[in-house]
Amino acid sequence: MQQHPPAVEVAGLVKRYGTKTAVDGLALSAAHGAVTAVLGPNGAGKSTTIEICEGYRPADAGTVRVLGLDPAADGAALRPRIGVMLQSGGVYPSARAEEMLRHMARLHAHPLDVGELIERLGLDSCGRTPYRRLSGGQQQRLALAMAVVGRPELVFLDEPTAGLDPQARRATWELIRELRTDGVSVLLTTHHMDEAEQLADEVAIIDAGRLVVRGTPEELCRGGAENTMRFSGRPGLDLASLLKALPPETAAIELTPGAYRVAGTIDPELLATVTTWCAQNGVLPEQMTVERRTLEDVFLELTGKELRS
Ligand SMILES: Nc1ncnc2c1ncn2[C@@H]1O[C@H](COP(=O)(O)OP(=O)(O)OP(=O)(O)O)[C@@H](O)[C@H]1O
Repeated sequence: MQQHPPAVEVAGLVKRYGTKTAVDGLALSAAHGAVTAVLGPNGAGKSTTIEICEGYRPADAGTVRVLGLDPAADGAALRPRIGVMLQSGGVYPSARAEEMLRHMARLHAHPLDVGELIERLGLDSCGRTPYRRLSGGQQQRLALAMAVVGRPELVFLDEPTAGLDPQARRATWELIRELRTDGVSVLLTTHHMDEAEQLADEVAIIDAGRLVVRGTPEELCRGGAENTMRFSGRPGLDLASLLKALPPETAAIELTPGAYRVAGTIDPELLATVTTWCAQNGVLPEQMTVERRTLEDVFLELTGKELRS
């Protein structure tokens, strides 16, 4: 199989606004043909990084390669190959939604079907509406449509579902998945953990302008930390005896009378040990659940901060 170079590769990226260092030596890469999600709290430097990759902002230091090109120097060569989701700026307020999209489609050799895209993103009712009269969610969906209509090789999506209702959010997810199936590389930013878990092949968590950790959602949720298992049974079980049967790093507590939590590496073997112990002690464990660590937990552990949900 042919190995493609990364769609985006950033190393040692620095961007300052006056005395504020927004991006502080960031390393980031987005694999070819994959969806990469950049997660981080407000002010982490996500938009700044994306805008530098798009060629809209100069960097103060570091190297940036987008489809092998330098966005600061090779903008003209790069622009037809990438899709960018613009937030309000860059559009004509009085132009009609469909007109804008058709215009954008004409600029590309092999655009997507405009009518179909409009329908998919639920924009059919507002195709003749001037941009400035669209609702926030409609503007957002139009911006997404504008980014993808030219069938770019790489799409940058800065918070593509911010402010969308659940239906529009799902339609957007669906579209992003299809882009990936078509071999398009996608670099998106999000505050939404579920969005990253649903869509991303790889997640890069950034905070204060630096990379905190990267990996597949699966790797990050599994890595190092503990899972939790809960069950309920009769109150006052002898947990000391349960713990004797379990691996040394495991913890077990009775949260409220009859509600138990076991924390540690919850694997099938541990589950079997707990149920065997229950059987030996005449306990029928009810509502037994195993909870996986979420990206939210990973983020909190690594940065001590909560992401805005
Ligand atoms: N044009 C600017 N002038 C001055 N400071 C800026 C400018 N743009 C961004 N900043 C600051 O740089 C830091 C990073 O901002 P950036 O918008 O890149 O973060 P972000 O991760 O995208 O945040 P959010 O999730 O809130 O959009 C923030 O502290 C922000 O206030």
